[in-house]
Amino acid sequence: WHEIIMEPILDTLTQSTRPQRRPSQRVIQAIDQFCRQKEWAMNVGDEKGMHHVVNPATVLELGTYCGYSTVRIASLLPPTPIARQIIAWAGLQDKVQLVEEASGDWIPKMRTEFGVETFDLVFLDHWKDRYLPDTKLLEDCGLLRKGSVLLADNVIFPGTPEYLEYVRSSPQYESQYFQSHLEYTKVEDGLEKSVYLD
Ligand SMILES: O=c1[nH]cnc2c(O)c(F)c(-c3ccc(F)cc3)c(-c3ccc(F)cc3)c12
Ligand SMILES: [Mg+2]
Repeated sequence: WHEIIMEPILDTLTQSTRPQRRPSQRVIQAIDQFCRQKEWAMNVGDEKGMHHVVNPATVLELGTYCGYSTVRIASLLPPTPIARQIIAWAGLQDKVQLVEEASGDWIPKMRTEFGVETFDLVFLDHWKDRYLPDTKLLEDCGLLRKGSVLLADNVIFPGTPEYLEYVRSSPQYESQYFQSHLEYTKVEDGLEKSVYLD
């Protein structure tokens, strides 16, 4: 019954609005107009609305119905990070899980939160002083397997001496340096590829 009621709401939307690339009230206004003038539907509506909350970041909605309040609430959320928009623009949003938290906090939660067993590849390109502690954390959390590849950027410039010393001296890694240049410059830099031998 619900799907039958909701179909005309979707139809009126696709006929009267375009897909919105930015958060916009146009979809909500169109649904409210349809439900006021054509067919009542059990949306929270524009009078009760969603005016009583400000700047939520993490939201649980129980009962989505046609998505009306989902749209109202989601338009209150902080703007989508540029990285997420670029990943979506490349059509890869279904393959990427973007985590906006400190690596040291999330590596121990990878298995429970995302069901990760082990990583085949870890690309280290964040804060240089986190390369070594995060590598040890990955080892301690059992997130590396025989053959896992660590690929580290900026090992020469700005440079990660402690990390380089570790992966090059540890019997647990087979390490190789690929000399190159700092992106778009003539300054020397390179990538260190380290295979975990377990
Ligand atoms: O921080 C980074 N993470 C990952 N990759 C980086 C990278 O590939 C870089 F080329 C640089 C870089 C190096 C030289 C420079 F002049 C400007 C930026 C940085 C970097 C270093 C120090 C900062 F204060 C800010 C940015 C990074
Ligand atoms: Mg880099």
